[in-house]
Amino acid sequence: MGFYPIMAKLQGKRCLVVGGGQVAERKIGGLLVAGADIVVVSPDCSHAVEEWAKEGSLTLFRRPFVPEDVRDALIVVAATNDPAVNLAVYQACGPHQWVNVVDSPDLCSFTVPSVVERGDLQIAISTGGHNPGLAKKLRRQVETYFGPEYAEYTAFLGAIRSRVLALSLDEKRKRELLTELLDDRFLQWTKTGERERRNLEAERIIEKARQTGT
Ligand SMILES: C[C@@]1(CC(=O)O)C2=NC(=C\c3[nH]c(c(CCC(=O)O)c3CC(=O)O)Cc3[nH]c(c(CC(=O)O)c3CCC(=O)O)/C=C3\N/C(=C\2)[C@@H](CCC(=O)O)[C@]3(C)CC(=O)O)/[C@H]1CCC(=O)O
Ligand SMILES: NC(=O)c1ccc[n+]([C@@H]2O[C@H](COP(=O)([O-])OP(=O)(O)OC[C@H]3O[C@@H](n4cnc5c(N)ncnc54)[C@H](O)[C@@H]3O)[C@@H](O)[C@H]2O)c1
Repeated sequence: MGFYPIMAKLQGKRCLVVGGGQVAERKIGGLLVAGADIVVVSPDCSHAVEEWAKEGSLTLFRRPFVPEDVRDALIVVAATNDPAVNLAVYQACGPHQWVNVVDSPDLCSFTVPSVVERGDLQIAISTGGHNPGLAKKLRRQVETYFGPEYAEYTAFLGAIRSRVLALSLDEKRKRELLTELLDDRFLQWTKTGERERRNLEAERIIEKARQTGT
């Protein structure tokens, strides 16, 4: 059976991570990007987890897991190095909680993909659990193709798209404009730092369409 890929809004949503080692740290990293309300339960934890707790980015309980910990959590990640504890975390969850058990793909109601992050542009890669190492390798390859400029480029295209959608033009013409604005020269100008040139050209295209009404 395949997976259904979604981009979940987790801002302010309670997410419990059991365990504070290297794997937990990686899962927490993604939850932090999403602005989740993170609670970590673990007797020991990595330096990064410790720092996040200190700066108030998450709540850390330095003790072993107890089943009551899952209460109120929308998402639960079982990331300890003890399979029996991970199983106990899974068993404590109700049917409406989303559970990730890092050593048991069969118990996961969701898995975590490898993610290329370029600002609001996220490219997620899953192998359906077949080989996470492949997901990581592909992420690195994709990262070389989609460089850091894609963060600004995505933000630019977002702002431009809002402008186009607000124009009093028919839908077909708006689609044509959006396609025109996806031309590679706007990406190139972002890459080379020629922002003014890029913005002026986008303005010219939008203004022309606005004035002619077509
Ligand atoms: C993508 C990534 C996201 C993340 O974790 O953030 C992720 N694993 C990553 C790396 C990685 N994981 C492992 C290795 C060592 C090499 C190897 O074993 O292959 C490496 C490579 C490394 O660390 O270098 C070991 C491993 N992983 C799982 C098991 C259990 C099993 O398969 O039975 C075991 C054996 C554990 C053991 O030994 O007991 C299970 C899962 N790992 C997943 C995700 C989900 C499926 C994703 C997919 O569909 O591909 C799934 C099902 C559940 C989940 O964790 O959500 C992240 C790369 C991030 C990046 O860098 O881009
Ligand atoms: N899914 C993945 O991506 C992936 C990748 C590599 C390994 N793994 C699996 O993940 C497991 C964890 O790997 P790691 O490198 O993070 O291990 P680790 O040894 O760095 O960390 C284990 C953590 O579990 C915590 N822990 C132990 N008992 C606990 C308890 N009763 N309650 C709460 N916390 C408890 C420890 O305090 C520690 O912080 C591995 O054993 C392996 O099976 C999964």
